[in-house]
Amino acid sequence: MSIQSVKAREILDSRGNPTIEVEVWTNEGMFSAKVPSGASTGIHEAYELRDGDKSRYFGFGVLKAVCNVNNLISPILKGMRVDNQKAIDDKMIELDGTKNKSKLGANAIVGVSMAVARAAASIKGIPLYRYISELAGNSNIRLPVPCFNVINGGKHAGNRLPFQEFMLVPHGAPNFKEALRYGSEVYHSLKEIIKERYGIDATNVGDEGGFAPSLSSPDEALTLLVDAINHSGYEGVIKIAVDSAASEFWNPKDSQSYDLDFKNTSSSHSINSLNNGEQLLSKYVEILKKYPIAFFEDPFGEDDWENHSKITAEIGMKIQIIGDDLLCTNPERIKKAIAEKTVNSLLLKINQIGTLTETIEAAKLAKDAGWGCLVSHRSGETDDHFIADLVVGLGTGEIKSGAPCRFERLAKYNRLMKIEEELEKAHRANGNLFEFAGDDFYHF
Ligand SMILES: O=C(O)[C@@H](CO)OP(=O)(O)O
Ligand SMILES: [Mg+2]
Repeated sequence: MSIQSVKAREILDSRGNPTIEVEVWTNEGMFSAKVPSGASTGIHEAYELRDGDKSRYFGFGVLKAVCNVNNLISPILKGMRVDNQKAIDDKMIELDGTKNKSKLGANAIVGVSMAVARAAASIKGIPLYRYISELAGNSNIRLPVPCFNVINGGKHAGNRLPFQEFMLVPHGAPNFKEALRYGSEVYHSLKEIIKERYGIDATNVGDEGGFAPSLSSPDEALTLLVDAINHSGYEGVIKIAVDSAASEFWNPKDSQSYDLDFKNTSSSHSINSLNNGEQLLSKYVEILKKYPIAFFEDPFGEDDWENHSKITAEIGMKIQIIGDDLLCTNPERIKKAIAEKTVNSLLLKINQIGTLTETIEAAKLAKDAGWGCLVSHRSGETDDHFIADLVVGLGTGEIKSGAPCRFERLAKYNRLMKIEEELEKAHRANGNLFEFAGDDFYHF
């Protein structure tokens, strides 16, 4: 089970942008992984290395990162055992030598880290989720509640909606398979309602497969979701979640303002769209009063610790306040947020920190603090479904992977259905326990 060589190549992701595929070669076969890529990336994320050579892919190629895998990482990992995840991840971190993995590229490192885990699981003859649960020392194997992003705004869509994601959270489903069915049914009801109210061309979709109708206010989007949930008969069974991705419309220099009309650059830009932190906080409190909200993600900018703490103190006992750009899956930032009670939940993205070992460390910190932990895809994705196994192995109980459509999103949901089937079979055969997180996905 030792590594013979590691190879990478440039492939395209769901947005048609270059990304990396990594192959780990051993004497027992080849194991691969594909790397996702964000659009609304946090400034504190590990560094995604791009070429800057304008003659190829507008300068966004990843050939430098590919070369780093082939010429720098491969030789130092040669001969190491694939089941020594921590040693391999540490070795790459050491070789990189920077704080944000900018020398080798976090995209190069994370691809290797994921492919190595896949190799180890396969050679041991166990599913990847089981191997990850062993690495994390987690005995609570759980199927997650899926959070389906069915209305896209922010940086992911060409409408004026300031908030980036509006999600359906079918917490009241009895199992994962049913949760997926509920989500898909509401998705189709939503399409009909949007068509009826805004016309057929409003049913085009954004980067994560959610509809991107020409709305400008979060209230319009939330009303559509409530109507679609009720129309499908899932009132009380499906909640709604919002990822504001507020760093995208935060201007820390300009008197800490949040511009809810930030995508409108024309003269019709609304002067009423500017909010200070306090005003935006009252908007969230109003939304929580009016709609069945499960969580707010990134309600404020990535370095606005103060307003995050305020919203957590005010409504964090009722719902999850999730830090994505704020925390960047970075153990140092997570520790600070735990100490200062800045948020009460973590968004977990493996490419945001760059290795599986550090991702597991981040998830453990969240768990020990009694936080929620939502495992997440990126807006630029591939058909790799690594995160499906990750969420089951860590047992965090919640995942977001976009809308229940478009294959790069469904790859994860379909893989979760397979895992559920496999676990049910094992349960019938030998009583092995597992559960669907369901209503317990996060309780305060
Ligand atoms: O903000 C987010 O949570 C993600 C994924 O939905 O978006 P991106 O990958 O563009 O950062
Ligand atoms: Mg986010």
